[in-house]
Amino acid sequence: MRSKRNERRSRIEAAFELLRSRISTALGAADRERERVLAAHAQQEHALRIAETGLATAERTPAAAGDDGSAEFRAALREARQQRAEAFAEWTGTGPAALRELVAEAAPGAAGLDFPEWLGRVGDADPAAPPGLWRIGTASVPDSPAPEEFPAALPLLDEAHLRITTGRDTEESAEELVQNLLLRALSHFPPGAVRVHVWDVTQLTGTLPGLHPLTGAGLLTVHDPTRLDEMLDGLSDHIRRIHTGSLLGGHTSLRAMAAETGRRAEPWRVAVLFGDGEALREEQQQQLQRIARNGLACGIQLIVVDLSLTVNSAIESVALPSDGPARASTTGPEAVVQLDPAPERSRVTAACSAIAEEFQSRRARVRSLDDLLPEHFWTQRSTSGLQAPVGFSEGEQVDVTLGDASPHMLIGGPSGSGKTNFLYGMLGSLAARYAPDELELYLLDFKEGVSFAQFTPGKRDPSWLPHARLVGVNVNTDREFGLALLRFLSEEMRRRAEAAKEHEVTKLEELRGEDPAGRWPRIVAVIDEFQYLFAERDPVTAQATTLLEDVARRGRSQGIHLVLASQDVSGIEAFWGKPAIFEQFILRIALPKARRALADQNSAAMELPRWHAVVNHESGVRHGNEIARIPDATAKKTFDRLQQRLWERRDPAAAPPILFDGSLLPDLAELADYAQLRAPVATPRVLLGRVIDVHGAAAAVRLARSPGRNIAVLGSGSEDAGSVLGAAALSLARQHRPGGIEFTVAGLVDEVAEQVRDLVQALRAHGHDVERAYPDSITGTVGGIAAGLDERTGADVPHCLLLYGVDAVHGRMEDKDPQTRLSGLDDLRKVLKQGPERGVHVLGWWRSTQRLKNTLGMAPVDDIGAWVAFDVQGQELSTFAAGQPVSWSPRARRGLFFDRSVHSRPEVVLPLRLPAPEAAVLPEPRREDARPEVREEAGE
Ligand SMILES: Nc1ncnc2c1ncn2[C@@H]1O[C@H](COP(=O)(O)OP(=O)(O)OP(=O)(O)O)[C@@H](O)[C@H]1O
Repeated sequence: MRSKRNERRSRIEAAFELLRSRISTALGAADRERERVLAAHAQQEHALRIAETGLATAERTPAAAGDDGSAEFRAALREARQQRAEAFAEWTGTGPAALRELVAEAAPGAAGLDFPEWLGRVGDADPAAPPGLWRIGTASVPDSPAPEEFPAALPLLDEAHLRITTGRDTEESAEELVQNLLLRALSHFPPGAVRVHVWDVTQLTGTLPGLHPLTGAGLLTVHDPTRLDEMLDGLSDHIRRIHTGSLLGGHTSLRAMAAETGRRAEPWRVAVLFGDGEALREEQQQQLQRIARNGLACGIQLIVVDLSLTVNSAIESVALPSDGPARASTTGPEAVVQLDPAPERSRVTAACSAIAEEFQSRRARVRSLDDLLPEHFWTQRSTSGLQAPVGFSEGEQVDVTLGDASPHMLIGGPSGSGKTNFLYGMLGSLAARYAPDELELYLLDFKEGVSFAQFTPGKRDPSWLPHARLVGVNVNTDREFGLALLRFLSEEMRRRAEAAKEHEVTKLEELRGEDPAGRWPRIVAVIDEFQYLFAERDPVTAQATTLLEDVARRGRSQGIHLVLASQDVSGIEAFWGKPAIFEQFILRIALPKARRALADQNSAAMELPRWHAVVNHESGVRHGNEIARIPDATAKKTFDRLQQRLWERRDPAAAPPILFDGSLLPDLAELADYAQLRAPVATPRVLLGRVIDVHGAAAAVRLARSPGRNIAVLGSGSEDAGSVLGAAALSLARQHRPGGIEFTVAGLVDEVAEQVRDLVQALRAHGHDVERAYPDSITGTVGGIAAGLDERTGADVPHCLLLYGVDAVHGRMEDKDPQTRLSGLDDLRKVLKQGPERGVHVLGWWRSTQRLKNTLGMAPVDDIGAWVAFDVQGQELSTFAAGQPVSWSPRARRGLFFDRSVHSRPEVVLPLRLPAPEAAVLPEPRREDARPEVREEAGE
């Protein structure tokens, strides 16, 4: 029993013991925990102090961070060091070195190197690729484990504005910082690329004194402290002008545009405003904010000192407090910045003088065409428009822009004022910048003379302008050529619009984006003395007006730009009456004394000195005027040299431009349509002349075996008639193998003897049988052919009857055969009527319409399916043109051509020069040269 009790007791005691020991353990732990917490707290307090003081300071002067000699302080310091080491581990290893490398790369030359390395030298860096950073000094992070120095730099020009704030005694540092940055920018680029405006609320002069040598050259403008408005207005004007004139279509900033085009179109304008910490007037502040918002895209850079500037656009800042080190937004609050010291004043002045002198000497130099040319040719893309300098203002290039905002150009200037010269300079400047795949030129000059012939290959100079696709000279009497060009442009617009539609876009610019592999050059069509187009009250003028309106209105979006020039006020006035057209000509060029090329109230052209022009991208209103000195581009050899360089760069497979010279007759042998004829063919094409179009196409008739396929030439002159009949016969000869066609050639008037002899010789040289007929044998010959018609099966060899001067034998042919009671004329009528479907065709010359009617007698005029008429008035021809009225005043060496099977209206043709008989046989076209589909006759 007792033992049982003892056992319980010892169990209880043990339990109590356990309990006590547990309690004591627990209590001890709590004590220790309390102590630990107290120690940790002390360490945290220390850590907080150390953090507040800065680790670097705490290390240097521990007392300042509350060092009480305790273990806790030491631990806190240790932990802070460790954390710092961890935090900076990556930075310490690579940070400063990487930054040095970055700045070296992003701030090359004067943007980043030390002053002695560049100060005093004039810059030559390309403004199209400005530096990303500009150095201001040296930075370090004092709190880093082993503080190392690295360059401090800021993004500026185009990238960000700069705000500097000063303390009580740091204004001077601010001015040095500004001066250093300006020196870097001014010295980096060629003089003129950076313009500086300074406004200082506290003083009129004396700010940035080292830069003052720039003032005389206009590179530095110091604004009156009381006239901030003027400076702000000036900057706002620049922004507006750059938006309307310089920024091409899709581009929203000069920087982006320069990146695409390879050329900076405008200088940077750096506006430095020194304030005094006081707020500006409300309107001024708002205008400043607006400039800050929109300026960077237009090359306008603000540097404000002690002024507030709060906008969403990029702003960097540098703080220069009086009681501590400088800090910059780019390097952050942890880094302190040691600003670069200013170079010696004398060196600053000398450097600025050098820049100013170089700028002035460049500006004063008489500029040549070469000064308009870029360093590298053919680097610009025409996606959003065309832009090229045409002259100089104060040494700066003045550009013209053909794009969405200013699609077409009107040039006015009296004779001798330099219009042709202006066009040469502009075309040269464009052609040097844009490759022929980016720009095509169509050039038409209504003036007498050969001004654009330079662009085509000549006897002495085989070079040509690779961009030129078509050149028309001496076209003053061939207004139809103007129509042909406009029609071609209109057709091209339609083609482009359709291609755009297929890609589900509407504009050329978008089409080029959707179809990057396609060839979609911009087209510039120049028409010099365009008023000729509207010279008469006739259908040509009416059509020209309609077409011009169409091209002017829709060309904008399809990359087709018109450049119209006129010396004649009336030409331009004719235009004023057509506002729908005129309004599209937003870009105006006025040469000295040009009247009405600008807006009514704008008389700037009247005061222009010689060889200058007003360039105006705002429909000629006064505030859009830019006055440019135009270099001489027509002096001997000037353009030749440029053309030679461009020509050498051309694609070897490129063809020269088509030349239409109204003073010359084209050669049959040089006509592409003739060279491409081949034998045998089912239905031959008979070439009669050349139509007035932009392809240099032949006027041709298909000689099918069907009724009416006879051809008449009408007119009094044998030369033109002989040309048409000869070209017809030679083209038939080329389309038949020897023996595949029979010719009968009848010279019925004396004056054609030579032509007939040459033709017969040429036809025989082709290997064809030629029978000849004479005035005394013609009746028999025609009678024989008429009689033979009945036997023809339709599969026989075709027979071509060439009659030179049918009417001369009219009398003889009227004689009737006593037996048959039929005359030679009756036989001829039968041949005309029944021949064609049996392969017998008459190609004849009559000396007037009446004489042709006499031959036909009661036979229908339909038997003459096609005709060419020279020196015949329009009204006489309407019978042969399906009865419709024909408006035509005959002119020398031009015929009117009508083929009733394809034409709705007659068209103008030029007779051709025939080859000498020994040269009449051309080689067969190579298969690959032949066009797959023979062009249809040019008809309407
Ligand atoms: N910017 C210039 N600098 C020097 N000479 C020039 C300049 N522009 C034109 N000239 C010269 O002036 C003359 C007339 O120029 P241009 O032929 O261009 O005038 P235009 O207005 O086309 O005259 P027109 O209509 O009578 O042909 C030419 O001999 C030309 O070399």
